Amino acid sequence: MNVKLIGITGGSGSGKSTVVRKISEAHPDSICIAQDNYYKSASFVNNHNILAFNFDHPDAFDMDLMVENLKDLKAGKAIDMPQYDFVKHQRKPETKHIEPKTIIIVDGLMVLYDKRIRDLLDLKLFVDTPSDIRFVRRLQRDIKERGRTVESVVEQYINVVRPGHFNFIEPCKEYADLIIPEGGYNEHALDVIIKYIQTVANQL
Ligand SMILES: Nc1ncnc2c1ncn2[C@@H]1O[C@H](COP(=O)(O)OP(=O)(O)O)[C@@H](O)[C@H]1O
Ligand SMILES: O=c1ccn([C@@H]2O[C@H](COP(=O)(O)O)[C@@H](O)[C@H]2O)c(=O)[nH]1
Repeated sequence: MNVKLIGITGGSGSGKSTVVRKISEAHPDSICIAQDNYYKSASFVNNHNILAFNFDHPDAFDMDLMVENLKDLKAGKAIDMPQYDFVKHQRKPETKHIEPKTIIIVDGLMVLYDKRIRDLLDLKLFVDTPSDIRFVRRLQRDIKERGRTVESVVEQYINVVRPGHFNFIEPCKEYADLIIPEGGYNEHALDVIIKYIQTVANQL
């Protein structure tokens, strides 16, 4: 089975998931592997001790399992992908069975950081969105969807999200084949990427 892996990275709130959703809508036969699913459990964390675990460091992820799963998919083997609960900050008991497909979209904060993942990717994209916009999006999303308070989002952003972005995410721009300004609503960039993936898919 000839498989192509497309990696999408960028800061928190940059629009990665939105880009993934639009690509998958255009290519319904693709599968999406979100690095968020590979977070290590930190169930002791809550809004009052949000700095007790650094979710914006490469060590926060089970990279070994993610690499193993991606290698299996690339080799045409099915996987059981972990699932993550952002409200409880822990891995869910259930997994999701994923059958291999020819187009695999991989997204996450650190997908270009880990060389083993980088080396598996056939196309590397970086979603580039200014930090003030990312912060506002994240504040709204975390309160609405992730059970967070304004205070905990601000405390986490200042102390770990912002430094983590500059230490681990922004430097990975140099590995990207393409940089997408503003993410999921950049129709022109998405048009080009979707057409490229279609061309690649037709050759498989
Ligand atoms: N270009 C955009 N303009 C306005 N809002 C956007 C845009 N891209 C994403 N969003 C919104 O911002 C929030 C974060 O986007 P998301 O795609 O989840 O980012 P990420 O996966 O990088 O954290 C979501 O609520 C999404 O609907
Ligand atoms: O249990 C958790 C796990 C992660 N986070 C924060 O989420 C973002 C990553 O999610 P995006 O969808 O890419 O924004 C990361 O910056 C972590 O700080 C969390 O708060 N709790």
